Amino acid sequence: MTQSAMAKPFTMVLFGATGDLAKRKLFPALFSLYKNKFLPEHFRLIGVGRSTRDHEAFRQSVRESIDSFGRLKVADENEWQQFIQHFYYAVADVTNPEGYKGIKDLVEEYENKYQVPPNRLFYLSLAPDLFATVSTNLRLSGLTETGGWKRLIIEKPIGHDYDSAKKLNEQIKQTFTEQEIYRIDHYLGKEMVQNIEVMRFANSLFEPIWNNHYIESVQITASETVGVEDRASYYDHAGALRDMVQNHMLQMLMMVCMEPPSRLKTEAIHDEKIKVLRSLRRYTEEEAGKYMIRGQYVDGEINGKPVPAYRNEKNVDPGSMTETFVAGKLFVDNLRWAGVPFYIRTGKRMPEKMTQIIIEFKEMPKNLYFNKDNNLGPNLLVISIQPQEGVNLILNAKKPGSDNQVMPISMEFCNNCEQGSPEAYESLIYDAIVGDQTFFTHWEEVSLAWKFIDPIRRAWDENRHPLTFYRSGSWGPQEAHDLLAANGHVWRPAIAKDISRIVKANEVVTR
Ligand SMILES: NC(=O)C1=CN([C@@H]2O[C@H](COP(=O)(O)OP(=O)(O)OC[C@H]3O[C@@H](n4cnc5c(N)ncnc54)[C@H](OP(=O)(O)O)[C@@H]3O)[C@@H](O)[C@H]2O)C=CC1
Ligand SMILES: O=C1O[C@H](COP(=O)(O)O)[C@@H](O)[C@H](O)[C@H]1O
Repeated sequence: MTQSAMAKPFTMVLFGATGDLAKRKLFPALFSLYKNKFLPEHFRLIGVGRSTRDHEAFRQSVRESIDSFGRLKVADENEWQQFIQHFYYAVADVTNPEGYKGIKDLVEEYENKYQVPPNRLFYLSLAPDLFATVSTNLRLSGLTETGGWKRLIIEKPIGHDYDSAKKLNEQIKQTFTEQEIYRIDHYLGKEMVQNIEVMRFANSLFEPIWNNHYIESVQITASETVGVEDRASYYDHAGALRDMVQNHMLQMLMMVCMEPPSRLKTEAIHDEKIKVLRSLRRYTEEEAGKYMIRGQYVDGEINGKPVPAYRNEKNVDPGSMTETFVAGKLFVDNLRWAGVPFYIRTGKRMPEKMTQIIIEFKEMPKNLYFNKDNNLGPNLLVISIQPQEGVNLILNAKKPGSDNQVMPISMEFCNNCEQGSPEAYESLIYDAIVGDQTFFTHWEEVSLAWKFIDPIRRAWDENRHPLTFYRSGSWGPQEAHDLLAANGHVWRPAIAKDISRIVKANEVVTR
């Protein structure tokens, strides 16, 4: 995110402006962008919802959201007034074409008043089953007939399988072109996910060894301590496979595996990411049982507090077979990656909130040197996405004062220790305003991801492979450990506090 691509005047129509995402993420992100001077002098935001409120009440709700959730708080009343004067509200039911008239009036009033170009950004922070209706109604209302640019931001999930995603895409494409559709995967807005590309392609140290000659395995973990919270109506139908793997986990995999793009341009980067998904080995329903593990949390403790089993959570079917945990062993069958297992795992109610990618390098021939105490560990490159952001390189070094005894050391870079980094939504909203699609998901990524997911989903829906259970506060079911043990590997625990946790195999195995 750089101010060099300075934003031009625009109008954002935010559908779902009274909802949870707007409150927790979007308004705080817009305020941070404003404070850091990433927004142009002229812009208007028109919030849309069914709830009745006037402009003032809407502005007050924006203030409350920033006070509660903002990374940057309101410190100066004058600055606040300057910011909030750009915000307006329209009551509309998006399923009713009549409702768009009021929105159009507010958009045109602003464009005429300031004689600004009709650049229009439509953000659908709505339930996905409304996406097609809204994009059609935007066209019918004339809002998308503009002499400036028009762009559409949509949130995940994009469909619930390949067929539904394709149908939705075809409906949206009647109004917006691929270059105008910004599909958000908020993991792509995270600083350290974006940093993977820089780390790989700006360091001569890594690129020559970034392949199956030197890399033993890759692990990608996204663990959460929270349970299903109040989202059961969505989650109990989606499950972790659709909720996290189809999008965020595969996006991180693509960033690790892609070939260097021919240019640092959106299209070239998307091309390389798409090629990764084309090479991703697709499992049959039968093979899903060997390579993919699904789990569901039972009761346990998180941070010393008892928490209920998934099946006892509010609005969850007491006999639910929905997975809250997925682990998988994936393979990218191309020349660079053939034979390297990519282990992924994601789950709710795990001991730590943590997203991390660990590249494990092949070991030296062990018996030759420095292995007297059998404590020579592998070199690891640990990319910490969150909550700590940074990179650790784990090496072996001589224990001071010893006779060639080896100890692990960590070289560390912390990205967010000295100052906080921008929230994912700040980067992504800004990119959409300046028309940079690089960190948004291309349709082909969505479609190939579903083609990988669909057979696994079918196998699980038909209960062809067992649902395993894990205690809340644990690192998932035993089967997820067995998946790696079959190749002589172990899940490497979180870096951070104590480096010895990474290298002591006996501790690792128990996690
Ligand atoms: N919340 C989150 O953390 C995340 C959300 N998302 C995605 O973001 C999107 C929004 O989620 P979220 O904010 O949580 O949802 P909420 O249920 O909190 O909000 C839904 C919003 O949609 C509006 N709405 C619903 N139906 C209509 C209608 N017929 N006409 C006009 N407005 C309508 C509601 O307005 P009103 O109440 O006034 O009727 C409300 O503003 C979804 O696609 C979700 O999957 C993605 C990642 C994280
Ligand atoms: O998209 C989603 O992501 C969140 C986790 O996001 P993070 O940025 O907090 O790691 C997850 O809780 C949610 O179920 C899922 O829909």
